[in-house]
Amino acid sequence: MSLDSSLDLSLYLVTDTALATAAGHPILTVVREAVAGGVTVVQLREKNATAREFLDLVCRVAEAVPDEVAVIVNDRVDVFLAARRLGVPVDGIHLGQSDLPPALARELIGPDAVLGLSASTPEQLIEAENDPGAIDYVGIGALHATTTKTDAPRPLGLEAFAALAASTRLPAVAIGGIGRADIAPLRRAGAAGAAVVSAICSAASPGDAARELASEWRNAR
Ligand SMILES: Cc1ncc(COP(=O)(O)OP(=O)(O)O)c(N)n1
Ligand SMILES: Cc1ncsc1CCOP(=O)(O)O
Ligand SMILES: [Mg+2]
Repeated sequence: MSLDSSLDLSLYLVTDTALATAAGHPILTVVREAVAGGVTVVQLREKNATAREFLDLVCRVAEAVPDEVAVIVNDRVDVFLAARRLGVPVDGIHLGQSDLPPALARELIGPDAVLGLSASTPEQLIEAENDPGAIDYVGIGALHATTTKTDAPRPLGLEAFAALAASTRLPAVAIGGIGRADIAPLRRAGAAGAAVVSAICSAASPGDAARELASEWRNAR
Protein backbone atom coordinates (compact mmCIF):
# COMPACT_ATOMS: atom_id res chain seq x y z
CA MET A 1 0.00 0.00 0.00
CA SER A 2 1.55 3.32 -0.97
CA LEU A 3 1.92 6.08 1.61
CA ASP A 4 -0.66 8.40 0.12
CA SER A 5 -3.37 5.81 -0.58
CA SER A 6 -6.13 5.61 1.98
CA LEU A 7 -6.78 2.44 3.90
CA ASP A 8 -9.84 0.51 2.67
CA LEU A 9 -10.91 -1.68 5.62
CA SER A 10 -14.18 -2.85 4.11
CA LEU A 11 -13.48 -6.58 3.68
CA TYR A 12 -10.76 -7.59 6.08
CA LEU A 13 -9.40 -11.15 5.97
CA VAL A 14 -7.68 -12.50 9.08
CA THR A 15 -5.79 -15.69 8.22
CA ASP A 16 -5.83 -19.02 10.02
CA THR A 17 -3.62 -21.67 8.43
CA ALA A 18 -5.14 -24.51 10.47
CA LEU A 19 -8.67 -23.69 9.25
CA ALA A 20 -7.50 -23.31 5.65
CA THR A 21 -5.63 -26.61 5.78
CA ALA A 22 -8.66 -28.37 7.27
CA ALA A 23 -10.71 -27.03 4.35
CA GLY A 24 -8.13 -28.38 1.91
CA HIS A 25 -6.43 -25.13 0.87
CA PRO A 26 -2.88 -23.86 1.32
CA ILE A 27 -3.03 -20.49 3.09
CA LEU A 28 -1.34 -18.68 0.19
CA THR A 29 -4.06 -19.98 -2.13
CA VAL A 30 -6.73 -18.72 0.27
CA VAL A 31 -5.12 -15.28 0.33
CA ARG A 32 -4.68 -15.08 -3.46
CA GLU A 33 -8.26 -16.20 -4.13
CA ALA A 34 -9.72 -13.98 -1.40
CA VAL A 35 -7.89 -10.95 -2.77
CA ALA A 36 -9.12 -11.74 -6.28
CA GLY A 37 -12.60 -11.93 -4.75
CA GLY A 38 -12.40 -8.47 -3.21
CA VAL A 39 -10.64 -8.62 0.15
CA THR A 40 -9.10 -5.19 0.90
CA VAL A 41 -6.92 -6.05 3.91
CA VAL A 42 -5.07 -9.25 4.81
CA GLN A 43 -4.03 -9.69 8.44
CA LEU A 44 -1.65 -12.60 9.00
CA ARG A 45 -2.59 -14.21 12.30
CA GLU A 46 -0.62 -17.36 13.08
CA LYS A 47 -0.69 -18.23 16.75
CA ASN A 48 1.22 -21.50 16.45
CA ALA A 49 3.92 -20.56 13.96
CA THR A 50 7.55 -20.02 14.91
CA ALA A 51 8.99 -16.56 14.26
CA ARG A 52 10.81 -17.97 11.23
CA GLU A 53 7.68 -19.62 9.83
CA PHE A 54 5.65 -16.47 10.42
CA LEU A 55 8.24 -14.26 8.74
CA ASP A 56 8.34 -16.60 5.76
CA LEU A 57 4.54 -16.43 5.43
CA VAL A 58 4.49 -12.65 5.77
CA CYS A 59 7.10 -12.35 3.01
CA ARG A 60 5.29 -14.72 0.65
CA VAL A 61 1.91 -13.06 1.19
CA ALA A 62 3.20 -9.50 0.96
CA GLU A 63 4.96 -10.31 -2.33
CA ALA A 64 1.81 -12.01 -3.68
CA VAL A 65 -0.85 -9.36 -3.05
CA PRO A 66 -1.32 -6.15 -5.05
CA ASP A 67 -0.17 -2.84 -3.63
CA GLU A 68 -3.67 -1.57 -2.86
CA VAL A 69 -4.36 -4.47 -0.46
CA ALA A 70 -2.90 -3.75 2.99
CA VAL A 71 -0.90 -6.54 4.64
CA ILE A 72 -1.04 -6.44 8.43
CA VAL A 73 0.89 -8.58 10.93
CA ASN A 74 -0.98 -9.78 14.03
CA ASP A 75 0.81 -9.22 17.35
CA ARG A 76 4.43 -9.62 16.21
CA VAL A 77 6.21 -6.29 15.87
CA ASP A 78 9.51 -8.19 15.52
CA VAL A 79 8.20 -10.08 12.50
CA PHE A 80 6.86 -6.86 10.95
CA LEU A 81 10.24 -5.14 11.43
CA ALA A 82 12.14 -8.12 10.06
CA ALA A 83 9.94 -8.19 6.96
CA ARG A 84 10.47 -4.45 6.39
CA ARG A 85 14.22 -4.94 6.91
CA LEU A 86 14.12 -7.48 4.09
CA GLY A 87 12.44 -4.90 1.86
CA VAL A 88 9.10 -6.69 1.88
CA PRO A 89 6.05 -4.43 1.36
CA VAL A 90 4.23 -5.08 4.63
CA ASP A 91 1.91 -2.31 5.79
CA GLY A 92 1.31 -2.55 9.53
CA ILE A 93 0.45 -4.42 12.69
CA HIS A 94 -2.67 -5.26 14.69
CA LEU A 95 -2.38 -5.28 18.48
CA GLY A 96 -4.71 -6.40 21.24
CA GLN A 97 -5.11 -5.15 24.77
CA SER A 98 -2.48 -7.63 26.04
CA ASP A 99 0.04 -7.01 23.29
CA LEU A 100 2.77 -4.31 23.22
CA PRO A 101 1.51 -0.85 24.25
CA PRO A 102 0.49 0.98 21.05
CA ALA A 103 2.66 4.06 21.68
CA LEU A 104 5.75 1.90 22.11
CA ALA A 105 4.85 -0.14 19.05
CA ARG A 106 4.39 3.09 17.07
CA GLU A 107 7.91 4.17 17.98
CA LEU A 108 9.20 0.87 16.65
CA ILE A 109 7.17 0.65 13.43
CA GLY A 110 7.41 4.30 12.43
CA PRO A 111 4.82 6.93 11.55
CA ASP A 112 3.89 5.56 8.14
CA ALA A 113 2.89 2.03 9.21
CA VAL A 114 -0.73 1.10 9.88
CA LEU A 115 -1.50 0.48 13.56
CA GLY A 116 -4.74 -1.32 14.46
CA LEU A 117 -5.91 -1.98 18.02
CA SER A 118 -8.60 -4.26 19.45
CA ALA A 119 -10.96 -2.21 21.64
CA SER A 120 -14.31 -3.56 22.71
CA THR A 121 -15.46 -1.45 25.65
CA PRO A 122 -16.25 2.28 25.93
CA GLU A 123 -13.16 2.76 28.13
CA GLN A 124 -10.86 1.00 25.68
CA LEU A 125 -12.22 3.09 22.81
CA ILE A 126 -11.60 6.36 24.66
CA GLU A 127 -8.07 5.21 25.44
CA ALA A 128 -7.54 4.21 21.82
CA GLU A 129 -8.68 7.59 20.54
CA ASN A 130 -6.32 9.43 22.89
CA ASP A 131 -3.43 7.02 22.57
CA PRO A 132 -0.17 8.74 21.65
CA GLY A 133 0.49 5.84 19.31
CA ALA A 134 -1.86 7.43 16.78
CA ILE A 135 -4.03 4.40 16.17
CA ASP A 136 -5.39 4.10 12.63
CA TYR A 137 -8.43 1.87 13.29
CA VAL A 138 -10.02 -0.24 16.00
CA GLY A 139 -11.22 -3.84 15.83
CA ILE A 140 -14.43 -4.21 17.85
CA GLY A 141 -15.69 -7.66 18.82
CA ALA A 142 -16.78 -10.20 19.21
CA LEU A 143 -19.86 -9.33 17.19
CA HIS A 144 -21.16 -12.90 17.57
CA ALA A 145 -19.91 -16.02 19.31
CA THR A 146 -16.96 -17.57 17.56
CA THR A 147 -15.02 -20.81 17.85
CA THR A 148 -12.01 -19.38 16.01
CA LYS A 149 -10.64 -17.49 19.03
CA THR A 150 -11.08 -19.31 22.32
CA ASP A 151 -10.47 -16.19 24.42
CA ALA A 152 -12.60 -13.81 22.35
CA PRO A 153 -14.54 -11.16 24.29
CA ARG A 154 -18.19 -11.98 24.86
CA PRO A 155 -20.57 -11.41 21.92
CA LEU A 156 -21.81 -7.82 21.62
CA GLY A 157 -24.56 -8.11 19.04
CA LEU A 158 -25.22 -5.54 16.33
CA GLU A 159 -26.81 -2.83 18.49
CA ALA A 160 -23.97 -2.73 20.98
CA PHE A 161 -21.46 -2.77 18.13
CA ALA A 162 -23.23 0.19 16.49
CA ALA A 163 -23.18 2.15 19.75
CA LEU A 164 -19.48 1.49 20.27
CA ALA A 165 -18.63 2.37 16.65
CA ALA A 166 -20.62 5.60 16.93
CA SER A 167 -18.78 6.54 20.12
CA THR A 168 -15.37 6.80 18.46
CA ARG A 169 -13.86 8.90 15.70
CA LEU A 170 -11.60 5.99 14.77
CA PRO A 171 -12.67 3.74 11.90
CA ALA A 172 -14.24 0.63 13.46
CA VAL A 173 -13.92 -2.87 12.04
CA ALA A 174 -16.28 -5.53 13.40
CA ILE A 175 -14.96 -9.04 14.08
CA GLY A 176 -16.25 -12.35 15.43
CA GLY A 177 -18.68 -14.82 13.92
CA ILE A 178 -19.33 -12.64 10.88
CA GLY A 179 -21.06 -14.17 7.89
CA ARG A 180 -22.69 -12.94 4.73
CA ALA A 181 -25.93 -11.86 6.45
CA ASP A 182 -24.02 -9.52 8.77
CA ILE A 183 -22.28 -7.44 6.13
CA ALA A 184 -25.05 -5.04 5.05
CA PRO A 185 -26.32 -4.46 8.62
CA LEU A 186 -22.75 -3.75 9.75
CA ARG A 187 -22.20 -1.20 6.98
CA ARG A 188 -25.51 0.48 7.84
CA ALA A 189 -24.47 0.46 11.52
CA GLY A 190 -21.40 2.54 10.72
CA ALA A 191 -18.69 -0.10 10.45
CA ALA A 192 -15.66 0.83 8.37
CA GLY A 193 -15.34 -2.84 7.59
CA ALA A 194 -15.98 -6.45 8.51
CA ALA A 195 -13.16 -8.78 9.55
CA VAL A 196 -13.61 -12.49 8.95
CA VAL A 197 -11.58 -15.61 9.58
CA SER A 198 -13.66 -18.77 9.10
CA ALA A 199 -16.10 -17.26 6.59
CA ILE A 200 -13.22 -17.26 4.10
CA CYS A 201 -10.55 -19.63 5.50
CA SER A 202 -13.03 -22.47 6.04
CA ALA A 203 -15.01 -21.91 2.83
CA ALA A 204 -15.06 -24.54 0.11
CA SER A 205 -14.20 -21.70 -2.28
CA PRO A 206 -12.43 -18.81 -0.52
CA GLY A 207 -12.66 -16.75 -3.71
CA ASP A 208 -16.42 -17.16 -4.01
CA ALA A 209 -16.86 -16.48 -0.30
CA ALA A 210 -14.89 -13.25 -0.60
CA ARG A 211 -16.81 -12.22 -3.74
CA GLU A 212 -20.13 -12.72 -1.94
CA LEU A 213 -19.03 -10.75 1.12
CA ALA A 214 -17.61 -7.94 -1.03
CA SER A 215 -20.80 -7.78 -3.05
CA GLU A 216 -22.90 -7.54 0.13
CA TRP A 217 -20.75 -4.62 1.28
CA ARG A 218 -20.92 -2.84 -2.10
CA ASN A 219 -24.69 -3.23 -2.34
CA ALA A 220 -25.53 -2.27 1.25
CA ARG A 221 -27.51 0.93 1.45
C1 LIG B 1 -9.37 -6.60 13.00
C2 LIG B 1 -9.07 -7.33 14.27
N1 LIG B 1 -9.78 -7.04 15.36
C3 LIG B 1 -9.53 -7.70 16.51
C4 LIG B 1 -8.55 -8.67 16.57
C5 LIG B 1 -8.22 -9.39 17.86
O1 LIG B 1 -6.91 -9.03 18.29
P1 LIG B 1 -6.40 -9.48 19.75
O2 LIG B 1 -7.37 -8.95 20.71
O3 LIG B 1 -5.00 -9.09 19.91
O4 LIG B 1 -6.50 -11.04 19.68
P2 LIG B 1 -5.63 -11.99 18.73
O5 LIG B 1 -6.12 -11.85 17.33
O6 LIG B 1 -4.20 -11.59 18.83
O7 LIG B 1 -5.87 -13.37 19.28
C6 LIG B 1 -7.84 -8.94 15.41
N2 LIG B 1 -6.85 -9.87 15.37
N3 LIG B 1 -8.11 -8.27 14.26
C1 LIG C 1 -9.41 -12.79 16.02
C2 LIG C 1 -10.73 -12.54 16.66
N1 LIG C 1 -10.89 -11.50 17.54
C3 LIG C 1 -12.13 -11.42 18.03
S1 LIG C 1 -13.13 -12.66 17.43
C4 LIG C 1 -11.86 -13.28 16.48
C5 LIG C 1 -12.02 -14.48 15.62
C6 LIG C 1 -13.00 -14.28 14.50
O1 LIG C 1 -13.05 -15.45 13.72
P1 LIG C 1 -14.36 -15.84 12.91
O2 LIG C 1 -14.52 -14.82 11.82
O3 LIG C 1 -14.02 -17.20 12.35
O4 LIG C 1 -15.50 -15.90 13.88
MG1 LIG D 1 -3.21 -9.90 19.68
